[in-house]
Amino acid sequence: MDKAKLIAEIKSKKSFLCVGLDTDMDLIPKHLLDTEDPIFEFNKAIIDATKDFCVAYKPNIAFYECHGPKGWESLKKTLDYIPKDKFTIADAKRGDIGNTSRYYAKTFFEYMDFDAVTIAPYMGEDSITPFLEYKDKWVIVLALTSNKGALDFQFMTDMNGEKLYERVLKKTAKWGTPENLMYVVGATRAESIKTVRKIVPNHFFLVPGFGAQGGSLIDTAQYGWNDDCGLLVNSSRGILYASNGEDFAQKAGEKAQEIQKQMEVILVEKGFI
Ligand SMILES: O=c1ccn([C@@H]2O[C@H](COP(=O)(O)O)[C@@H](O)[C@H]2O)c(=O)[nH]1
Repeated sequence: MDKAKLIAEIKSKKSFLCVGLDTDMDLIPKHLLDTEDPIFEFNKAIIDATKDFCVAYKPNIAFYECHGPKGWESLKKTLDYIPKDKFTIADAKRGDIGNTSRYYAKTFFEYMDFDAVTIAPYMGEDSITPFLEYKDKWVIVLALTSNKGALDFQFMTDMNGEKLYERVLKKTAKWGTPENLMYVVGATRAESIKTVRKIVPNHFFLVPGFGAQGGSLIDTAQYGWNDDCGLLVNSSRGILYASNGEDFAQKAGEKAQEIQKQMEVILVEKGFI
């Protein structure tokens, strides 16, 4: 999906919500465990219940590959089931030497037809560029993550006072464009989103950490907004496990709608719709 289409979808759905499909066999309702493919059955119901309120879906690959070939099959069925007007993100956090990265890109952009894949930038340019060779596909670089461990490396400063995440943003922005490169910026880092937006004014951000991790939607929109909206805000557990009973899909839909309504207010206030 290209950027113009993504922006058009945000306007049409009045939402910049990404639903994270972190489908955990230990958390899904027990009655689904007797079905042939519990992960797919769960995802199907979640997608049906949330598709009117979001613009993107983000399966985290860990929750699928831990089940071996069957997990990959559930993932592929899920991807095929997601409506074609949705932006799809493989949250895989890949990146390796160039010739290996080429095969990761093949996995997520050819074998699986995802729109985007998340990449850890630690191995540098040749680990990222093979993904950028695909037309209308996106790389989403981990810039400033939402977790506690982000403090271990990402805020380290060099002798000029530049933080590592700032260096990552400046350097990687030269390898792609706002048409094929996004950044992961955690909602839990509201005070730093402003700095990130200054360094990369035109790129979209994928923002996890909202909901279960306590990040604020209002702060994210205040500091991360750009003229294209520029935000895909993810919630996984907060939506998926709103209930673990027979009504799980209905409750997930209600939660997604509640978030969409908050986003609609922001989009109207910003004059975007
Ligand atoms: O900095 C990061 C990068 C990725 N994630 C992923 O996003 C979701 C968040 O799930 P919630 O249940 O909404 O907390 C999950 O897949 C993480 O692996 C992140 O949280 N932070």
